[in-house]
Amino acid sequence: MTGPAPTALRPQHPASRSLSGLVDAFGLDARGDIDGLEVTGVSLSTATVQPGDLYVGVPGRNAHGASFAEAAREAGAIAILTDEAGAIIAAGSGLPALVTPDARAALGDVAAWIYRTDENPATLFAVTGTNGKTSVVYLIYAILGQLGVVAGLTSTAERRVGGVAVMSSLTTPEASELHALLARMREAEVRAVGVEVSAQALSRHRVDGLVFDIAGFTNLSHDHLDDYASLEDYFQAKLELFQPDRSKRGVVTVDSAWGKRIADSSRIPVTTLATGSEVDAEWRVTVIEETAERTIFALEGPDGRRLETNVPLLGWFMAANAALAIVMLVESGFDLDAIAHALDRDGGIDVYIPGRTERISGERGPTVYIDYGHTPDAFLNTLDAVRKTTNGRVIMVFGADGDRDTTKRAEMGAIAARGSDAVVITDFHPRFEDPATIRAALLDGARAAVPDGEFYEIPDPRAAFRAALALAKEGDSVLYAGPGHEDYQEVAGVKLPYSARDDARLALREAGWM
Ligand SMILES: CC(=O)N[C@H]1[C@@H](OP(=O)(O)OP(=O)(O)OC[C@H]2O[C@@H](n3ccc(=O)[nH]c3=O)[C@H](O)[C@@H]2O)O[C@H](CO)[C@@H](O)[C@@H]1O[C@H](C)C(=O)N[C@@H](C)C(=O)N[C@H](CCC(=O)O)C(=O)O
Ligand SMILES: Nc1ncnc2c1ncn2[C@@H]1O[C@H](COP(=O)(O)OP(=O)(O)OP(=O)(O)O)[C@@H](O)[C@H]1O
Repeated sequence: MTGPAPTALRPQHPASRSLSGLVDAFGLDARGDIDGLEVTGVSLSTATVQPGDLYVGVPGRNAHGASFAEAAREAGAIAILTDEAGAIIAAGSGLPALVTPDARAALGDVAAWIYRTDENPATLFAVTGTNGKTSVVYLIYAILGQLGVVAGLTSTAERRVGGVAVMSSLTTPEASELHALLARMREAEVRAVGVEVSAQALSRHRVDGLVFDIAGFTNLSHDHLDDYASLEDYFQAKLELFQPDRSKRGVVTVDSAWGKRIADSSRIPVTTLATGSEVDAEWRVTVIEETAERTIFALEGPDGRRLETNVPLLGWFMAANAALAIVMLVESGFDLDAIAHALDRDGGIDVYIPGRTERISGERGPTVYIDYGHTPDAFLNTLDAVRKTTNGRVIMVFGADGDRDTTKRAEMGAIAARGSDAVVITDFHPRFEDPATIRAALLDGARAAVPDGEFYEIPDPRAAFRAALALAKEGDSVLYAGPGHEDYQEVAGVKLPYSARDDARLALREAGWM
C-alpha cells in the first residue's frame, strides 16, 4: 500500500544492551558473528528500522519478513531475529541471525528486555471490547490529567505521550512499537497509560511482555468475522485479557451476556459495572440527562459511594464508557472522592475524543456529527442518541469497509434505514473490493428493512455529505458514521487524503451554516 510513512514514538535516549546478553537471556541460537554488537531498538518492519535495531523477520500474509533482511541491514539493523525458515531466507543478507521457533511469540519479551520496560513501569490500563475502547482510553487519559497525573495513551486514533501525539496505524501497536512507546513515556515521566487492546492484538502477541494493572471490558457485538470463525472465537480472544498472565485486576461491563461470561470465566479479581437497573453489578451508572452537548450521569458503587458528573459527548454509551474509566481508576487505587472533586472543579469530564460522535456544526443550521461507528451495534446506539436529542429529521451518511467482515453489511444497512428518516450510502474504504458491490449490500439491507425508505446512493463521500446536508434544515441532524478521526480514504492500495471532519466543516460553510 502507498501512503504516508508510518510514524512511531521511540525513546529519544535509548540505552544499548549487548546482543550476546539477549541471546543468553532468551536461549537463542546465534548464527554469525555477534561479538561486541550492541542493540538499541527493535523493529518488525523495514519501514521503521533505525540504526542499532534488531530486525524481526516473521512470516506474513504476503511474504516472510526475513526476505527483507538486506533492506533492514541497509537501514542500519545489526541482526535479524527470525525462525528457522527465515534464517535460511536471510542467509545471504550479511546480517547475523538469532533463531527461535516463533519470532512473533518471542517479540514481546525481547522488546521488553531491549527497552527495559519492566523497570519502573507506569500503571497500565488495558481496554477491550467491540465498541468504546478508544473512548474509554481517552476518558482515562483525560481524568488522569484532571487529577494532575502525567498520562499517555495508545488508541486507534493516536498514540499520546503527555502532550505529544502521533497518528496510529493499528489499533494496538505491534509489540516492538508498544514497548518503544512505553520507554518513550518513561523518559517523559508518564505515570499512567491507557492501552486500547484489540482481539487481534491478543491473538497476535502484540501485548506480550506486559502485565496490565487493570483491564476493562466494554461490550461485544458483531464485528471482525473475517478474522474469527465465529463470535465465540472472537469472544475467546478477548477473554484472554482477563487472565493472570495478561492482567492483575479487571472491571467488566456486564450489560450483555458476554460481559457476564467474562466476569464468570476470568481468573483474576473482577469488579462489575452495569448501565441502568436491570442487571446486578457492584457499580451502576444511571443516565440523568442526555443533550446534544453532554450526557449527565450518576455512578454508584459499594459502601454508598456515589459521584454525579457529566461528559461532553452524546449518548448513554458515553456515560457507560466514562463510568468504566472511573471504576478502572478507582480499582487502580485512586479515591472516588478525589475524582469527584477534580471533576466538580472543572464542571465535568474535560475530554476531547477525535471523531467519536464529534459535533462539528456551529450554533446555526442542522447538527452534524462525525462518528467512527462501523458496526451494527455502534449504528444502533448512535442513531438512538441522535434521535433523542433531535426535534426534526435524522439523516445518516455511511459506507462500509472493503476487505473486512462482509457479513455485517446488511445489518448495518437495516439499522440505518430503521433509525433514520433518510439514508445516503457512500464509499468508505473500498480497498481492493468493487465499491459498487459494497454499496449494493448496504442498500439491499436497507431496502429489506424499510421497503419504502428514502435512500440515496452517492459514491463520492464529499458529494454524499453535501447531498445529506442539502436535505437537512434547522432542527435536523446529520450523522456521518465511519470516518471518525481518519484523514484518508483507502482505494486499491492507495491512501487518498480525505478528512470527513474538515470536508464537513467546509460544506457547512459553503451552505452558509457556519
Ligand atoms: C492481516 C494482518 O494482520 N496483517 C498484519 C501483518 O501483515 P502481513 O501479514 O500482511 O505482512 P506481509 O506484508 O506479509 O509482510 C511480512 C512481514 O514483513 C515485513 N515487511 C514487509 C514488506 C517490507 O517491505 N518490509 C517489511 O519489513 C512486515 O512488516 C511483516 O512483518 O503483519 C504486520 C506487521 O508484522 C501487521 O502490521 C499487519 O496488520 C495489518 C496492517 C492489519 O490490518 N491488521 C488488522 C487485522 C488488525 O490488526 N486490526 C485490529 C483492529 C481492531 C479493531 O479496530 O477493533 C488492530 O488492532 O488494528
Ligand atoms: N460503549 C459503547 N457501546 C456501543 N457503541 C459505542 C460505545 N462507545 C462508542 N460506541 C460507538 O462506537 C464507535 C467507535 O467508538 P470507539 O472508537 O470508542 O470504539 P473502539 O472500540 O475503539 O472501536 P475501534 O476499535 O474500531 O477503534 C463510536 O464512534 C460510537 O459510534
